[in-house]
Amino acid sequence: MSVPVITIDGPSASGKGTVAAIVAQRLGFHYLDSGSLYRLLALHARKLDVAWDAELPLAALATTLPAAFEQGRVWLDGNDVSEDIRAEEIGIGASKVAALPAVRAALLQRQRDFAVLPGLVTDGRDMGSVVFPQAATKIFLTASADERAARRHKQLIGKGESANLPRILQDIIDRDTRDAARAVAPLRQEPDAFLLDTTELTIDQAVETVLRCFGQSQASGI
Ligand SMILES: Nc1ncnc2c1ncn2[C@@H]1O[C@H](COP(=O)(O)OP(=O)(O)OP(=O)(O)O)[C@@H](O)[C@H]1O
Ligand SMILES: Nc1ccn([C@H]2C[C@H](O)[C@@H](COP(=O)(O)O)O2)c(=O)n1
Repeated sequence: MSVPVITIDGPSASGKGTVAAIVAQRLGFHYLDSGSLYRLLALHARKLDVAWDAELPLAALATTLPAAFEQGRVWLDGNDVSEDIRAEEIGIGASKVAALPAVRAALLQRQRDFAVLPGLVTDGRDMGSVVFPQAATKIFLTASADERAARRHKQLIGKGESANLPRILQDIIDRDTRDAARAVAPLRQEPDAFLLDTTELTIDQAVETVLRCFGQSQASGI
């Protein structure tokens, strides 16, 4: 029996993770935040003093990455690193290691292994294009850069962290540029992905749209 997969790709801070997690919960599906794997690798490399552009050593680390997703937390080598991987600097490192072909190849099967019944909702940059090209429903979720920066700013302030809006906007633009310009699995909307611009939408509206798209694909037997 084939496993239904919903992919939600898009630029940073667009709300992919938030929407994907709620959709997964609503459907009772598994959830994979693929960006967390690249973040874990960047953090792991930092701890081991491996540079973020050292392709082969990074690929070797990726192959044996001691990561686990349990109890709603993210673990590296037995340590809860759920907050550590969210640091803006680690996001930049993740974007750098993710541009290396050998690293992406090393993480490919690990991501595919998350597709088990009753289904999977996953978010990232290449989930619909490379990791799950046969997905039942593909969404390209985006929002204007200004809106994304404002959301990230609000999120950081909400966590009690200091945040500088112009700097956040610049980081977002830089990261999107790097993710879209790379040679392997670049960030882009695939022809068969539904464009969901959430600039003017609430989280609930975005969730309902994804669920509607999935319902339609199931009804049409895709
Ligand atoms: N439609 C929306 N309206 C308002 N805020 C939103 C909306 N969608 C998401 N948010 C908020 O924007 C912030 C960023 O969302 P989220 O972390 O899900 O983005 P992301 O695309 O997964 O980011 P990244 O790629 O950097 O991991 C969160 O605080 C989330 O609650
Ligand atoms: N499928 C993916 C997921 C993530 N990345 C890279 C690019 C991002 O800048 C970085 C962090 O991802 P985030 O947690 O912000 O979604 O990881 C990728 O290349 N492919």
